[in-house]
Parts: sequence; structure tokens; C-alpha cells
Amino acid sequence: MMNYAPDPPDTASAPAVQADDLTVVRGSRRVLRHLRFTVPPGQITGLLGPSGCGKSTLMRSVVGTQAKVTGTLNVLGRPAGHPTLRSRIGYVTQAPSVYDDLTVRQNLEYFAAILDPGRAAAERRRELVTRAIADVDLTSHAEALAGNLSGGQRNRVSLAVALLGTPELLVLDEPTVGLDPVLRRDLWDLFHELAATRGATLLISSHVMDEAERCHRLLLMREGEILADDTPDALRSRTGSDTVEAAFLHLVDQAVTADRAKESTR
Ligand SMILES: Nc1ncnc2c1ncn2[C@@H]1O[C@H](COP(=O)(O)OP(=O)(O)OP(=O)(O)O)[C@@H](O)[C@H]1O
Repeated sequence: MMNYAPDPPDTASAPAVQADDLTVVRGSRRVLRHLRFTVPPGQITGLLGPSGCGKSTLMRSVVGTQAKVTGTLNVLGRPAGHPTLRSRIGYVTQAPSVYDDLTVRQNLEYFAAILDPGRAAAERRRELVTRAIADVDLTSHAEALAGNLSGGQRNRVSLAVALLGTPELLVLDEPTVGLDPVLRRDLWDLFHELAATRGATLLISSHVMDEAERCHRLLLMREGEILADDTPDALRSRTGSDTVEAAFLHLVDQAVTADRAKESTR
């Protein structure tokens, strides 16, 4: 059972996400263990760590779709999963959720009609759909069937769907997987623009360490635990490393040594 803390004040400076003692069990395994971290508002926080360390589970917990979550997890001033959060959060999973037999524009129009129904909103929907398609650089493919797009393009349609409602918090699970370097750079430019001009908070997972350098803050994970919650600069300087990747490896080595020391005293 989630241990709901009293609602924190809903102010601009309050963390967008605040976790304390966050623990998640999947099957018979505890895949997240006593996590404590915050995600500041209006910034890009990167969630990095090796495959299987728990990034998707953490994201699912934040958006409220994960079962067996205990501890405290507040999102935009409400307990994670609170019904009022649905329209305030955009979530893109690793599996693109688009209809292959609809065009890019029709996919967007369909989801826009769910978010903002009624004839009176038709003009507003048209503008939002056009903006979202342009945001993800798919204007030239707007009339193409989603089923005929590449994997990376389909991922971008999913991202466009998430942008439709102008969400305050965007949770993106490995959004740049399978994209070429130019598209990856363009998407990161878009993420920065969303934070800077629309005030959005972005929580973005990746296992590509060079993407860490593009984030304002980082949560580094290993085996269901947070190794570090810091800025890229602070991480590099406190580990004496040139890159975030080297800093991460330094912290992993430290954690492994600490684990071994604990085991040898048992
Ligand atoms: N139903 C389940 N039962 C038991 N363990 C599970 C279940 N689902 C996931 N896991 C385990 O939970 C751990 C965390 O999985 P998660 O998908 O959150 O990792 P991840 O860091 O997002 O990995 P990736 O980068 O490969 O997507 C993994 O070790 C995985 O094997």
C-alpha cells in the first residue's frame, strides 16, 4: 500500500517529483529499494543506468501505472497515480502506441479529440495537432500511414501524442533509442526548448551515457538503487572524472567494494 504523505504545497519551486523510501516489488523481487530523490521543476532530469536496473519501473511508478509501490511518491504536489495528474503528465513508453492504419495526423487528431472533445474545440485541436507534429519534425510525413513509418518515426508520433496536452511533466522512457545522431540531437534540442519555453519538467531515461551530459540533473541507478542524484558537473568533479560515464563507473566500483565489505563482515 502506498504511504501517502500530506500534499506538499503546489508551488513553482516545489519538486516536480519527490520520493522517499520508495520500494517496488515485481514478481518475487524487490526491483526498487528505498529510493530517495527529487526531480526539480522546469528542468531535464536524466535517469541513467544499465539495462534492468529499474528505470522503467521507476517511471511507471511516477506516472501511477506500477503495482506494489510502497513509501512516499509525490508528483506535481499530489500522490503518484492521483486522478487529477492524468492530464498533467505525458508518458511515452518504449513501445510506440500508435494506430498503424491511421496517418500521423489522424493519430494525433484521434488523441486530441479524447483530450479536448467537442465541436467548439475543433480549431484549438487543429492548432495543437499541427504544433505537436512540427515539434517532433514530422510535418513532411503528416499524411503518411503510421504503419509505413520507421521505428524512430513511430516513436516520434508517440512523443507528439504526449505533447498534445501541453503536459507539465513529461516522462520519456528511452526516447532516442534507434535514432540517428542528427535526430537525437534535434530531439534533445526539443527537450531543452520544452523546459525553457514551456516550463515543462522532463524525466528522461537512457542507457547511453553521452546523453547524460545534456541533462540538467542526473539520477544514476544500479540494481534498484540510486547511486547519485546530482548535476553532471558536480558528479564529474566529486569523482575526479572527465565524463559522466567515467563518474558512473567510479561510483559503481565504490558500490561494489562497499557491497563486498558488507558481505565479508556477515
Ligand atoms: N514481472 C516481473 N517479475 C519479476 N521481475 C521483473 C518483472 N518485471 C520486471 N522485472 C525485473 O525488474 C527489473 C527492473 O526492470 P526495468 O524494466 O524497470 O529495468 P530497466 O532499467 O528499465 O531496463 P531496460 O533499460 O532494459 O529497459 C529487471 O531486473 C527485470 O528483470
